[in-house]
Amino acid sequence: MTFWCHLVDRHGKDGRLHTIRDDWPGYSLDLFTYPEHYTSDLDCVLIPHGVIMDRTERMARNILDGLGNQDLVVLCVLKGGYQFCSDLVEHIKQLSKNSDTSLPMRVDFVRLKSYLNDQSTPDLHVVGGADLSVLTGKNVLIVEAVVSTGKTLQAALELAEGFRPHGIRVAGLLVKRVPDSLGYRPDYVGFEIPNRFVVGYALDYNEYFRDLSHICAISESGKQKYRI
Ligand SMILES: O=P(O)(O)OC[C@H]1O[C@H](OP(=O)(O)OP(=O)(O)O)[C@H](O)[C@@H]1O
Ligand code: HPA
Repeated sequence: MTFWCHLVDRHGKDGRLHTIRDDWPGYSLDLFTYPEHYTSDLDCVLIPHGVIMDRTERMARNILDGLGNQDLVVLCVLKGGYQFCSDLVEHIKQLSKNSDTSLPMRVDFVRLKSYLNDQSTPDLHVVGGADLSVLTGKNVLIVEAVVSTGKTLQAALELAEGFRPHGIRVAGLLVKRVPDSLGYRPDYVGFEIPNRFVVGYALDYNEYFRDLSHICAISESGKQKYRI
């Protein structure tokens, strides 16, 4: 089996990093629209929705270029990955429709949960039954919204490997620069971001903020308000 997700590989399959620096203050919230119920829960917009969409389209292009016309099973890591996966799959579909290659693609899901408040916990659950026999012998693209410590990605990789796929690649929209990283770097990375807790575009803080379109940095008062 080919194992494409390298430990401590600084560059993914799509080359250069797309780094948001630690001193980037983000965009003022006033520049964009966002749900009024989150006023004062957010510090700034780190990545506006339109930029996420444009970057996702380019990631789809890079993924397609690396595939040839092999069948693909997309494995979405829920819940945080649902929006990115949906947009990525849509872009892959559109791009393959507009090219000569016809790509048979299936989509499956696994739910992995470990966060409480803004902290990773050792309690990593696979929620629900995960019969992923569809992965056997196939090329698999694991789609994850954010890689922070990398524990969730490691668990997803182990789970997928158990079904003996032909090969695995990983697309991660965000990779966070954290001191406690296991060192996993997806083959396809959207943005490398500072070590701040981000919400929106399906990323949550205790299930809040999934209904926010932009990727934003949560404020301290937002953390306090929704803390469990
Ligand atoms: O790299 P890690 O430190 O493991 O963190 C990344 C994971 O954390 C979040 O999941 P969470 O446990 O919050 O579950 P959710 O996706 O259902 O919100 C996020 O959606 C990633 O899957
Ligand atoms: O910044 C984050 N936001 C949401 N979920 C996460 N899981 C790890 N880091 C994050």
